[in-house]
Amino acid sequence: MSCKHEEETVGNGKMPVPEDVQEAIRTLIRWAGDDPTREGLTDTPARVARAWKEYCQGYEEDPRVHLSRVFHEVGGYDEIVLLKDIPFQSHCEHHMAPIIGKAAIAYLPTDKVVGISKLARVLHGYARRLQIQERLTAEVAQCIWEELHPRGVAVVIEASHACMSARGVRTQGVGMVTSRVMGLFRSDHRSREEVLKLMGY
Ligand SMILES: Nc1nc2c(ncn2[C@@H]2O[C@H](COP(=O)(O)OP(=O)(O)OP(=O)(O)O)[C@@H](O)[C@H]2O)c(=O)[nH]1
Ligand SMILES: [Zn+2]
Repeated sequence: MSCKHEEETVGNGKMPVPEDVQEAIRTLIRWAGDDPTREGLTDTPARVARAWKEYCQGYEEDPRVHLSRVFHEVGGYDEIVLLKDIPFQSHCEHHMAPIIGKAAIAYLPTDKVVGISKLARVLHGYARRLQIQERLTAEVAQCIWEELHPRGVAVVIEASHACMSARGVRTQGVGMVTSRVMGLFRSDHRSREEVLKLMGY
């Protein structure tokens, strides 16, 4: 016979959580003012720990691998490839609070393109870490630049930070916009304007 508690913690295929990690979360619950031994909270440390493993799954991967499969048969296509309104979630490294937003990722191919889903995979690979938005933006752009050797890369991220809305200054509805443009999108004004216009900026 198994009780709810056992189902949540052992033998059900869920990732085991080391005791010291659970204890750290119990300490935080105590410090927040609650009792980690009360019934509703007994499984919470393991759940929170697993949730954080999931939020931070990016540490388990090298996002560059997503760009290793390229297509050379592009029929002479050498114009902008843009993926926009890609929703993502991250966590800020200052408060470990959610960063929720969308990204637009564009590149100007040379002789090869990647499957479009791969650009979103690269974004998530860097987003699922403790981040600041500026670094996230730069890392996504740099990854595409180094792996695809395109003529240009542009990444624009617009996101809201729960550390600003749910705590601290408690200001809702603020969007932070960051961009990183490289290659032709940086050196050529018309290319830059074209890509930003396609992105809706
Ligand atoms: N530049 C940047 N700042 C961020 C990001 N995420 C959170 N922050 C800010 O990081 C700053 C940390 O400032 P601190 O003064 O050390 O922390 P704090 O006392 O909690 O600051 P408040 O949020 O103003 O209460 C805050 O201003 C946050 O708004 C991000 O992605 N980029
Ligand atoms: Zn924060």
